[in-house]
Amino acid sequence: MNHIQLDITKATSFLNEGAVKAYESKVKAAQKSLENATCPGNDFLGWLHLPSSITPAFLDEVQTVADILREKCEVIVVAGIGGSYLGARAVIEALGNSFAWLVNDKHNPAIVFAGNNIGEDYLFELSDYLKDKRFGVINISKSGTTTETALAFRLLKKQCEAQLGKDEARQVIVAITDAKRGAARAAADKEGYKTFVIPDNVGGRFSVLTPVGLLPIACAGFDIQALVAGATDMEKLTGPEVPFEQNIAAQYAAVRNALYADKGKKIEIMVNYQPKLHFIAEWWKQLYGESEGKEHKGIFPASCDFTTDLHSMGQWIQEGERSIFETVISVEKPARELLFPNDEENLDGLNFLAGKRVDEVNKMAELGTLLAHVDGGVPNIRISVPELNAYYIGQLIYFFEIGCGISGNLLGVNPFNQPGVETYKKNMFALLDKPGYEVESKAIKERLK
Ligand SMILES: O=P(O)(O)OC[C@H]1O[C@](O)(CO)[C@@H](O)[C@@H]1O
Repeated sequence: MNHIQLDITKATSFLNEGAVKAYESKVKAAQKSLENATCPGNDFLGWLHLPSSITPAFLDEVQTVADILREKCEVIVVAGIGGSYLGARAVIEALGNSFAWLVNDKHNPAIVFAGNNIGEDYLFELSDYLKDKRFGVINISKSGTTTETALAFRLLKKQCEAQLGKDEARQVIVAITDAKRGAARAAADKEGYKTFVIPDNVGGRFSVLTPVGLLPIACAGFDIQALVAGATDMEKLTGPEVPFEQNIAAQYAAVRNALYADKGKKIEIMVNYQPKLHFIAEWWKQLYGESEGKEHKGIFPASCDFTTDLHSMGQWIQEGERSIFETVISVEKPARELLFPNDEENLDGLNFLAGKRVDEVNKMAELGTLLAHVDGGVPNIRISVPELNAYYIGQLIYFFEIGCGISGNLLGVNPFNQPGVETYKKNMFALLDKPGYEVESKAIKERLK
């Protein structure tokens, strides 16, 4: 089977000899603790063998619901935040036309996102856009209580009911949430919405291969079977029985931990050369940031879109503090072909590029940047993806998930909780006088006097 490749040679050159190999036994132990569910956070390991456990019947069920929404709606609003948002958006943008919302091909509904911010203008403008549209809503929240999502959903539900009537609205609202708990579950049961369950043992940031990601991706018209097939193949390619040297997820986890622990490389910049991959990096940032950033430890996950950001962040990367390394996602073959034309006048002096594919220029920019940044002291990890299709994106997703599970264990944290994100919520609820927060409200207001 053809698969994504990992090249760490431009990172190991910054490490002492044998530094990656030195992680072999620790990586094996980490993998064993994941397999045997003896690691910290072992009640959140449902993602580990999720791809291979997805049945064709389940994918059919998701596809059937997607087809109903696709038929009834010209716009589908996906409401969710964090892990209940980023995976779907990452895959949809990676696979879609960069101008999908302008092209409006009439075959596929426009997919728009909400519930991932509290911008009043954003929500007003969304509501305004939806005024004359046949729209449906996929409300995604594992806890069912996340403020950003709940707030957006209340607005969307009311608008949908006002435009369609309660009965019709019920046909185009789907909830993806916990089996029993939370306000989203209560509302879905009361209103009779179609629902999908987010398994208890799959945390939000590992949930893209549950209906959380699969339903919006199917609604957008992409092949969820191929996505899951790619993830399933990567599950095999990165299993605990695969030798350390051949296991790309084990190598990735080991090399990033070696760079962090041995060489003080505290920031990993996820780089792409295809704007479509912007949200893959956003998804990856949550995956690694929420998993590893705790106990005052963890690599800070950052991202750049190249060549765009070479003209803004390039200076810092080339010559700023040497605390960074780069992980580049390189797509071998673009889906489309565009040749650079000859121009008789050659006023722009670009005839030396005539007849070349645009991608050839991009690849030389990539190679030139790799050499420049390595010369400048930036270790480089390269992930090469044969093509941007659902199958390879599925591989990439599982590669990063298992890499994260291993890496968090190597770091010595529980990669599957996120206690730190509660602090801002508590303050916000106290400031908003949420019932049940009376003591916190009093205390925070005292502080602000
Ligand atoms: O699906 P939920 O429960 O709305 O949570 C959304 C996101 O919020 C967080 O819980 C952080 O607050 C993330 O871990 C999660 O992905």
